[in-house]
Amino acid sequence: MRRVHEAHGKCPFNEEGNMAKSDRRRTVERPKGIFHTALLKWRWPVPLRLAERHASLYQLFMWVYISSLGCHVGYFALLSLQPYPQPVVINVFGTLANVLAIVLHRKGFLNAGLLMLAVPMSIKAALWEYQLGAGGGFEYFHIVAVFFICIAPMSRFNRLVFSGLLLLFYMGTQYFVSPIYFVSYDFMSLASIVNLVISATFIAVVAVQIGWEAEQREKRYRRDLRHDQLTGALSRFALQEEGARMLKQGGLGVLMIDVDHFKAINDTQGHAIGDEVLVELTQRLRHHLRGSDQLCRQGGEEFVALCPSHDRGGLRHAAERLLLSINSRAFTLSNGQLLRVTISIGVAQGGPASSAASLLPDLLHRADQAMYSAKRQGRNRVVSAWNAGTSAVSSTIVPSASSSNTSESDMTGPGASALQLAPRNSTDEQRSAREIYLLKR
Ligand SMILES: Nc1nc2c(ncn2[C@@H]2O[C@H](COP(=O)(O)OP(=O)(O)OP(=O)(O)O)[C@@H](O)[C@H]2O)c(=O)[nH]1
Repeated sequence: MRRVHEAHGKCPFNEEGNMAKSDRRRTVERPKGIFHTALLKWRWPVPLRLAERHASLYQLFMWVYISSLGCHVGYFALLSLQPYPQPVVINVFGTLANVLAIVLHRKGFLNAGLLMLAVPMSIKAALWEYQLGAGGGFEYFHIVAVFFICIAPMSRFNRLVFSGLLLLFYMGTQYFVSPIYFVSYDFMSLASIVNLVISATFIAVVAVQIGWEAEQREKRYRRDLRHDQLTGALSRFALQEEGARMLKQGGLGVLMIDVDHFKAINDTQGHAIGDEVLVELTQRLRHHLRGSDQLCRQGGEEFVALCPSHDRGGLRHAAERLLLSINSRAFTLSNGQLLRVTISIGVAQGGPASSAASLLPDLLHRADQAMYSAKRQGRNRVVSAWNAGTSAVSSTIVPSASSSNTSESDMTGPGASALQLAPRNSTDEQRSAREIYLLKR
């Protein structure tokens, strides 16, 4: 917008704040001029962005490549039966260029690949006409296919000009026919049929391959969508899917887990260490969940454990077990320090429900309220909100840490919530990260 404004030296907006129609037209990204397009360094003929955007076009290119390879190979096989060496040599080069084009295409050099396909094809078609006096039908088919894909993103005018050039090329090759070698009509007919079969077989093979690749890609996308990249826990998207599925099957316990004073870890240790803590936290939580439970990362330092269960007592114990798994043993950081981390957990339970549309958000909301209640009460504890429609706290548990480590058990409890940092093997130098956190504020 600014560019238009500067270029025309006047404000493109009228008094009502609307842009004049002519200016609106100017702001639309227009394809560059024809000479710019034609002379575009190695990138000519510019289909890169188009192919990147559209996977289907990418596949279309691949089809053209493979069918043209079939065409090369087919002619090579047939012409080698003839006594003329030149067409055979041309085909060998054509085949090699085509293989190189496929390799380039698969490596992501789409334009270079296309160029490697189209240029030898055009040369071959022209020589075909010149030497054999036979219409290079297959070559033209591929040239035209590549050509039309390439000019698709251009303006209407440019498309017209380039189509005209292609027509001139074709007419030129027809006009300058002066056959050197003579191939019988029967032979060329047979050659065409064999070529068609070979090309069709190549296309069929590639179609299967492309289908398989698309399936794998789809699986990869889905896996990425369902998993958090940092921790490997299920994503927020998967949380909805899994929650709905579990609720249909029976009762569901929702444990909302939030790391206490996580910001202080980031602020004092850096984000990389914060990430490390999240990863180890996930591993510990997973280790202490049952096989049928699912751990999801809701966002930031907030996790949700979905536990299929009707048993409220059991859920409370599960939450307590998770709490202890985190606060009873310090985290060993990559910078050599030991870090005490605590979490707060809110628990809710409900279901089964045929439709999870309303119950799941309600369970998540109640668990969230309970978790915030745990935060308000001093953190490092479990709070449950069993009754629907209320965020009333029905029970609070503050577990004690493992008695085997006295320095660690000192840290737990309501008075010593949040984090504690300690240099390795030094209990004297222990320092509460919460203190650091409070100082920083
Ligand atoms: N390292 C790291 N930090 C994150 C990530 N996602 C969110 N955070 C940080 O997590 C911190 C969350 O801070 P707060 O929401 O204030 O929560 P808190 O410090 O844990 O405080 P309480 O929850 O009240 O105990 C913010 O500083 C975020 O920048 C992440 O993927 N990696």
